Amino acid sequence: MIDEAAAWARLDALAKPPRSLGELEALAVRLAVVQQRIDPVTRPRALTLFAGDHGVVAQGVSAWPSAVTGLMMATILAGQASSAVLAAAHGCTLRLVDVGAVTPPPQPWPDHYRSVPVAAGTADLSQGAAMTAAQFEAAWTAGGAEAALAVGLGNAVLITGEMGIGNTTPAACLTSLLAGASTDIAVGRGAGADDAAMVIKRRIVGEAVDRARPRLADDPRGAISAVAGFEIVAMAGFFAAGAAAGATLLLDGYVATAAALVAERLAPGTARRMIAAHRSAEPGHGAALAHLGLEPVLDWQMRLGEGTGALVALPLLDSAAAVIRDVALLADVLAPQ
Ligand SMILES: Cc1cc2ncn([C@H]3O[C@H](COP(=O)(O)O)[C@@H](O)[C@H]3O)c2cc1C
Ligand SMILES: O=C(O)c1cccnc1
Repeated sequence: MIDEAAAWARLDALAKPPRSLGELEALAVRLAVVQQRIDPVTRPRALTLFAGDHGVVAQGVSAWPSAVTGLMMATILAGQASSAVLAAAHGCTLRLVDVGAVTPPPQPWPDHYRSVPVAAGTADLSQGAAMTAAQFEAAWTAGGAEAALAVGLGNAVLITGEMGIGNTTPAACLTSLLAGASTDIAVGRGAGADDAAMVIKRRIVGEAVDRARPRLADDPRGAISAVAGFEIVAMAGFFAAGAAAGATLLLDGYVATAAALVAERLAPGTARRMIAAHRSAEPGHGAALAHLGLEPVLDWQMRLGEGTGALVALPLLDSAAAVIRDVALLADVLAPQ
């Protein structure tokens, strides 16, 4: 078994002054422990993006209309979204899966697109449950199938990201419900909500979580379904299946971490296979990561989603893996035979 002590012993035996690579060594330890190997691998790697819309956008919680979800999906498929250019820059494949966009991109669809819509957006979570039990299962299953596909293709590192206007509202609900963050901490500006939208968003999140919380102990799926989104549940299913299949999960920002909270709640132990790439500028992200026992690699004030924070951290993962795997032993350098 590779525990932290074993990984540190290996790093301290390499041809360098002990701990001279600073935080890179801590990342190498995490990678070795997650993968249970002293020679961790970070290739091949895959990004699976899930897209969905949110009925609660009608209440004015986002600075953007739901139609932007579909427009960005088309931009992702054209290779011109932040996620797509960063994935290409770092040798990461990309797939986009529609689990419930209101206006999906027009056909013909490329091979790296999959259309499995659960519904044309969730119901408005401020008025009732965001989704039914059957819809929850459909989204969870779609996510799990994608993780199985990515693992089946031999990917060592899995990233999942999202596109869904309004989705920082369900993410805030889940962070409050599952990580115990107060509404004030959990609600941030997302993609640029102004002060008026923030007032609405805080009220809606507070009320929705108050309604869901009493159900959490006896009916966690029901409580989660009340306040989640299709792309978030799909990401949760992706994490659970990816972890069960032994993949390394590189965790993106606030919305992805809300999905990680769902996965850990329903499939305990999933977070043990996760490496948190960054802490988002969304104020609740730190609380969500702490609840999962994860330390972020970067704190760069990113707040985009689409898997971008994870993609930016990928070269650091490559660096950490290369060091612990390939650097010579100091003993061999000092006493060549
Ligand atoms: C052009 C554009 C591209 C994006 N890519 C990711 N998001 C991110 O912002 C949205 C969540 O923020 P909120 O809850 O405030 O709507 C999601 O679509 C998320 O993926 C984007 C947002 C926009 C506007
Ligand atoms: O951190 C995130 O995942 C995030 C932040 C703002 C908007 N969308 C996503």
